[in-house]
Amino acid sequence: MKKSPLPMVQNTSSKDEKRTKKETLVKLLRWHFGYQEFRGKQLEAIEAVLSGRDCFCLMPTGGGKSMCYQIPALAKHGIVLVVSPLIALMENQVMALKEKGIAAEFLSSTQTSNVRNKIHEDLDSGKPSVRLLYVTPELIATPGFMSKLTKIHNRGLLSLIAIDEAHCISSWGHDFRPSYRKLSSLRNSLPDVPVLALTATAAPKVQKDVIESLCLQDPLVLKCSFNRRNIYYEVRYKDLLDDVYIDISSVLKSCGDVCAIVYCLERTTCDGLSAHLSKNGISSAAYHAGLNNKLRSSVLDDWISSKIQVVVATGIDRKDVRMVCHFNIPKSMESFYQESGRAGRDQLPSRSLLYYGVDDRKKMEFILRNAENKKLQSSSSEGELSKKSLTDFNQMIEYCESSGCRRKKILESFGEQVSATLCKKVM
Ligand SMILES: Nc1ncnc2c1ncn2[C@@H]1O[C@H](COP(=O)(O)OP(=O)(O)OP(=O)(O)O)[C@@H](O)[C@H]1O
Repeated sequence: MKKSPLPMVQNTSSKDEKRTKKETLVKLLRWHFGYQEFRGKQLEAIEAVLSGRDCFCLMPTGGGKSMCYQIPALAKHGIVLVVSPLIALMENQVMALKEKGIAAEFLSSTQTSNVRNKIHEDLDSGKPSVRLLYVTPELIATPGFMSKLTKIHNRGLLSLIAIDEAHCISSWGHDFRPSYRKLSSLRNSLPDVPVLALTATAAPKVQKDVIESLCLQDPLVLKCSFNRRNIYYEVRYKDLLDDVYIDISSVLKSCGDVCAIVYCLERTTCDGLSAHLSKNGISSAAYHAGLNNKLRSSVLDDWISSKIQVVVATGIDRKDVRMVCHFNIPKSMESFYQESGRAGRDQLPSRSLLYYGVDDRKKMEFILRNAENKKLQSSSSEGELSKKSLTDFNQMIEYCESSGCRRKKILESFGEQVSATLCKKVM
């Protein structure tokens, strides 16, 4: 259903006008998305970019980062360009926006040339109808697309550049993507378009690196608490269990017919564990890069449509995941936080369960040391990075081995001050 447009926001400064501006933004939120109020720092981020200021926004997984650029796209004339690292993420968001009657498109190599041509025609038309355009960092790096963006900008039609998953730009981030480094060209070619960088990665080094790499100018830095209140964190010790397979099966059964992800270090473990769960009457499937495309997408479809309860995976996402289980220890708190954070993105009570065992610990140490030795031979900066990997892993071991509140451990590892009252059980 197409909705009629609501009033656009003007650049203003007096108090009354500021109130009106806030009211207009809340109206847009209610009208298009059906939510009553902005969450956390959403409004501050939106107001900053609408006033033309750069903004660096750190919000936990499921915090509502996308709203920070979706509302500006509805509040101002022109196009919001969203840079996103994964085609699947872009597809999902564009589909959800289109269902709400919001003109959004993505450009990727997976589209037919017919679809791509139509989007390009719209962009070249001088009066584009698209409000949110999602692209990959690789596309930004092509000279043809950059000159297209410059033309759009010269017509006064580029209102904001949003860099989603901005930690991908930083070699200190857990998910580094070299093509993200090239995004600095955006600031050079389009110096006066505000840039909004968004991430759920809280490490201070990443923050500094992102701000410098994107050449953000006097950005408003917004940082929300990384506490995921609705997730209960637990560690079980593999070496103290009679049979870890029986344990994980009974945990999953006791949760009822809910949606869950189990992360494993290796594909073979995914396959073996999934077979074991299925044998125990839990509908599950393995999902990893070793499967052919057809099988992968049919597993994903079955899981999204709840035909399968559990995916045993190396990387996957859905909003109503009730339980994330790590069958092997992750390599860092950062990875653990990101993956366990896939639970409860709908804010409902959820659970993170990590199985920790000395053999897994040794295996991961071996992998990281091997990587360190290789990188030490190549260059000194890479050597520094791999030393960081071992330090990060030690933090993860501490999380598993220490007693006390796990939530507190997670937040403190991101430099957050935590009061003792925070440590409450949710399930
Ligand atoms: N103000 C709000 N009120 C209620 N729900 C909201 C609000 N803003 C966003 N949401 C909802 O919260 C959920 C998470 O939002 P979103 O996907 O943008 O999170 P995110 O920060 O990008 O998370 P992730 O890092 O995990 O991708 C979505 O279902 C979104 O519609």
